[in-house]
Amino acid sequence: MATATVFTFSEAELASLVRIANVAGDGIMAVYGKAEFSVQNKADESPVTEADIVSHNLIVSALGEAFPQWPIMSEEAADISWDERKAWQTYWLIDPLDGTKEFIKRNGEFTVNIALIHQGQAVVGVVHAPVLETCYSGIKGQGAWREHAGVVTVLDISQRPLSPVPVVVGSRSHISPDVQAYLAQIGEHQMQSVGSSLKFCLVAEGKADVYPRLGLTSEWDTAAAQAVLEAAGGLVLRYPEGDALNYNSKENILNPYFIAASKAWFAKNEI
Ligand SMILES: Nc1ncnc2c1ncn2[C@@H]1O[C@H](COP(=O)(O)O)[C@@H](OP(=O)(O)O)[C@H]1O
Ligand SMILES: [Mg+2]
Repeated sequence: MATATVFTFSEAELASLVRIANVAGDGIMAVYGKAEFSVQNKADESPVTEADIVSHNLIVSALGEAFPQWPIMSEEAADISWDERKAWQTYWLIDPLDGTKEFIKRNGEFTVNIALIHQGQAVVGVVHAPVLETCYSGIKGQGAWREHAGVVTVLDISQRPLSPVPVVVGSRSHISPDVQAYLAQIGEHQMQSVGSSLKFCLVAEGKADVYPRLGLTSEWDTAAAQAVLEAAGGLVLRYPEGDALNYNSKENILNPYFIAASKAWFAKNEI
């Protein structure tokens, strides 16, 4: 078992990460703007477009220059043996284009996700939505920010009360029967369907109270946005266990079910 060490990441380093996410976003937008782009199905039947690959290549090359000390795992280069990966203390975990189905539908609800994992925790994250011209970023224990049209807002939901009628965010493309059952349990609520990791960011902004993901995701789908939400004062807990969602603790990269929400949500609702 590794000894826990204090991990520091500066705001200047975060600014450099935000720039990398913006460069990847520009690469994605160049493909988005074309009349047609190529779409292929991966082995698991999930789609991948040329924009996923463009974004992956831009991020990997820029991270390798700016932060050569840490290895990288990306959705588009995930074939790394567990023997090698389990020894990683600190590494980049990226989803170059989360919400590929939304990208193909051209509804703008897709994101570039870059997370730094340290000893199994998502400690730094950037989630950039190029069409929305919005970038969320956070360093756990230091703060979270949202940048839109050059205006930076601090995100802090640590004291935020629940909405009078809870606002729930869920996937636009993957709503499971287990989520339906959870919604039936919580009673009156407003449901908003949104693609990609933007759901965590809406909770981090205080625009939603809870994101129950009782369905499949992979570790790269959640890491960056979990870091942003937790840096903003929210929590991401495994369902139904109630402990923190963590990373790199097993060979399989699928996440367990989880609930992402404000602290006020967990104070009022048992997991
Ligand atoms: N059956 C499944 N197994 C693993 N991951 C799944 C899945 N169904 C959806 N996902 C993940 O959910 C992500 C989309 O999230 P949402 O449904 O909230 O928009 C997808 O990311 P990609 O678009 O990067 O492939 C994909 O990784
Ligand atoms: Mg994804």
